[in-house]
Amino acid sequence: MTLRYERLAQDGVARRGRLHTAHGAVNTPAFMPVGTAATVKGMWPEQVKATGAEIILGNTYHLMLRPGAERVASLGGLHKFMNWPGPILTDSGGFQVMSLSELRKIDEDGVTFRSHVDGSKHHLTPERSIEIQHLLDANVTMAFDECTPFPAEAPVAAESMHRSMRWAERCKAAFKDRPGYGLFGIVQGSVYPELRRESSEWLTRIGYDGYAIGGLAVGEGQEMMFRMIEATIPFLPEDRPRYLMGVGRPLDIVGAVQRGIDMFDCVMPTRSGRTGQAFTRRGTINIRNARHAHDPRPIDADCSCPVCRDYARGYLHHLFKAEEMLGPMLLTAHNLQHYQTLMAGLRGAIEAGRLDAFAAEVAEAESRGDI
Ligand SMILES: O=c1[nH]cnc2cc3nc(NCc4cccs4)[nH]c3cc12
Ligand SMILES: [Zn+2]
Repeated sequence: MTLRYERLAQDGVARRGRLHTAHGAVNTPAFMPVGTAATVKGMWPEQVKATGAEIILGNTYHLMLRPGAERVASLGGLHKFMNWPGPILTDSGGFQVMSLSELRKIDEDGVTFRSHVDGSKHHLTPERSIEIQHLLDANVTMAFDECTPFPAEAPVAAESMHRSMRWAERCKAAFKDRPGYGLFGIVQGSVYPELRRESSEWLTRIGYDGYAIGGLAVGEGQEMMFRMIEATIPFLPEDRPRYLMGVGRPLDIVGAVQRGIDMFDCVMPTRSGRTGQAFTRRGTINIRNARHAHDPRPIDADCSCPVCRDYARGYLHHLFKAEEMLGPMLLTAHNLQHYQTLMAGLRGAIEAGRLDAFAAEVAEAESRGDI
């Protein structure tokens, strides 16, 4: 175990903890802003840090295609390259190959695909994915897996999960252990509790620094997602962090924390911010809507971010209508702060033993609407 995780408080199955990496500590439950091509789009690193984010996510698929893992390594690794001195988690590339590239082929050895950037041919294997993440100098390396397409019949889901588990063993063998660096396994099994249990026990036997729950947030819906988390958590080690990949909206995160999840990543706050969607305690608004054109109020009166301090909805509306680049920049900064404020609230609620009350307050505020 080279990535120390300490549990500081517990409220039911929910945990408040801290993950110690070579580039600093991560307070959990934590939300990781997505920094796909070595940038959190539209944000200077200092601004990302100012939102409260302590760890960001980088995408292996994008960086291996452009500028290339060896190039990032020659320029000092991802921390130096993008001027983010804090912890970095990189995903392993498999999910993005399947969702972004053309002409891809999966076999026991790995995936063959053509780049969506220039059509060049690539072959990604568990071993190469681990090597790329090492070249990037990721503090948390993700195992190379196959996110089982949804929906899938049980036999298909079992075959897919078994392949991911064989790949997980190859990743563990290829990973170079270093203090402050770690490897996370990824649980698969689609929407079948017995497959989720089999996958969790298989990964636990191999032993990882943390355990991600994959194969979810792929259209199964919130209720099924929560059921699969409940079917998985009991079979994962309690002394290691759990990471729910690709999640999610605020209420998804709250419910997942209540069920024992410690880490999250999602493009929602950044991608939707660029389209004009702003998160508030009372749900989301689209700033492009004409009703905001003359509104002098901030996005969210309860938000402490620089955007809500200094800018009116009417100004943000104008920026988006005029397609000014400052619009997406300001909304991204606000949305990331909104998510970090939620995470700080969850950590505090667990420490105070009032997580269920906090969850009810978040849900009630969101349902109130009228924003
Ligand atoms: O099993 C997985 N393995 C490795 N990466 C993932 C990323 C994931 N992201 C989502 N949902 C968020 C989405 C992002 C884009 C399309 S869906 N679900 C995910 C599942 C996996
Ligand atoms: Zn704000």
